[in-house]
Amino acid sequence: MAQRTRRPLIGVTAGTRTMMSGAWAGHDAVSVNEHYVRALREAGARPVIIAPQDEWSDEEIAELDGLVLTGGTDLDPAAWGEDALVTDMTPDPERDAFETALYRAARRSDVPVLGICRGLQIIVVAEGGALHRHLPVDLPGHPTTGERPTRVEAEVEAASDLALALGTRAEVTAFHHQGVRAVRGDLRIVARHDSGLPLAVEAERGSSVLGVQWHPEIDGPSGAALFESLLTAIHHREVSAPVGSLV
Ligand SMILES: NCCCC(=O)O
Repeated sequence: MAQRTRRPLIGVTAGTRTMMSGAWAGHDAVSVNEHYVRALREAGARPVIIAPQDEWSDEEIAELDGLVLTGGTDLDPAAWGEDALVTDMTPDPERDAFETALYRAARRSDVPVLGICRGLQIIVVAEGGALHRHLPVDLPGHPTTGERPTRVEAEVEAASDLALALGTRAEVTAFHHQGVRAVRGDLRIVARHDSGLPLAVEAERGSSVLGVQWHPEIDGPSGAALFESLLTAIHHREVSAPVGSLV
């Protein structure tokens, strides 16, 4: 079999941030935390940033080898039929719609997906699930409040791809106050916190989908293992695809 001559091309979703100072104060910037880019590069991938203001066709998304849905602002609760709360971070409906569409297109083309924090939540809601809007009220035993990064223990399902990368127990860095309440579609919960909150999901069928409620891009070796597992999923997809079926 021919060896790959280029790094896998991985789409990385960006958000929009209003610049607060300087000559362009008040203008919006496309924004993505550099940790994602560095983590993917270190895993051997070629990250390409996808801006919410852009439009990618299904054919263009199918050209990606993988997709990372990054962390960021809260999802608008209207997406699962609830009202907004005063505790919500500033919503970004354009980004919600853009990432949901990207995720669905990636699934249609069997492009492996890694969802991180907000990215996990996009996956869950895109599949018809629902979120807790504010964990300090909905699940007071859960330690993350969204105010600062917090170390939490994740209990990982032994029979999961996540356990192959992390083992069955991992300490991870989380930073969220929305959280998974109900999972639908072909997702299954593969990690939880002691509070009962789901911390990771995988897809049961089709291409690789992993969503984690924490931030592997700042979690050192255990985080690097998750980006490497995305590369492994990409490799498996390539070697199992009929010749000529991948773009
Ligand atoms: N919605 C807040 C979660 C934080 C994050 O995704 O980085």
